[in-house]
Amino acid sequence: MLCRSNDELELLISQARAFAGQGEVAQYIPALAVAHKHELSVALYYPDGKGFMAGDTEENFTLQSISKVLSLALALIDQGEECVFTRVGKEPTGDPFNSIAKLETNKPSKPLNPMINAGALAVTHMIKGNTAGERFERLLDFIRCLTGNETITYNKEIAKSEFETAHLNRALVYFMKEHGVIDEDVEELMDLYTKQCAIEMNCIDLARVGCVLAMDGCDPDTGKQLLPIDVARICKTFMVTCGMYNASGEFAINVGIPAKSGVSGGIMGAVPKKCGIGICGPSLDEKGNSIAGIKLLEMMAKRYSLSMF
Ligand SMILES: NC(=O)CC[C@H](N)C(=O)O
Repeated sequence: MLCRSNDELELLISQARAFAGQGEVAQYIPALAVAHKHELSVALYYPDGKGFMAGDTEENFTLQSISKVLSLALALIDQGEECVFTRVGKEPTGDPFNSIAKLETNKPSKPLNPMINAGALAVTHMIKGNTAGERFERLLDFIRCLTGNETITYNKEIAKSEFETAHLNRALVYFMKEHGVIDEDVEELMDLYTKQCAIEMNCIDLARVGCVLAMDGCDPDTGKQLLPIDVARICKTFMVTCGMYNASGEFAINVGIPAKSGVSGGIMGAVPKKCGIGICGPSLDEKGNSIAGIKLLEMMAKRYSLSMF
């Protein structure tokens, strides 16, 4: 049985919202620290183009790490699978998303997967364009196409706030530049990456992107193939193995949906052949995942039998 009622979702939201108090909003990007802890929104998008939603659905939030799935899709389209995986690996790390540890121990030195910060920076490096500005516009256009929303843009204040404080990400880029994974100007790549992370949308837009992935790259409204099937497959596989950072194993057991989270509290779910899910709840657990968002997904997975396993 699938959910076809806003009221049912509203009920689940009210139960999940209670868990928000147990977490904290992200502090390390100053502009994210002002988010409201108890906000929670959810949307479902079905392959027949219908959507359902509940909670604070009007609120926009930045994609943060969720953008890593979309930059990966574009880099795969731009460069092809073989080329992309010469610079980034396919294995989960078991470490926090911003860890530098395995960059040094992995030989040859390349980030272990595209869902950790180091891997995502290497992926963004591979997006094609003559200038950093052109590469960002291409990514934005691609995301507008996946959401079906021409007004999607990025939050300048949040991008600037991260750009000014991203010391650890800069360290990752310098390390990778030293080892030949990246060969562009560090500040240019940081500018592009922080803008990418600050791309904003609401939970309905996000659910629609999840639905495109769930439907193997097919647009739920027009039937048009927006992504090659293999690209959608690779993205969903990484969402299962590394999408919830170093909590991906537990999440696969408790929820069983390909999903990607971000430190803004967003989570995108892609339930194969069934629906896309967009969630935002800024209160995070210690691994950086939305605490109420995960509870909500656990409840939904049980109630609607969404686990793919
Ligand atoms: N986990 C995340 O959402 C991290 C994204 C954030 N912009 C960073 O690079 O630190």
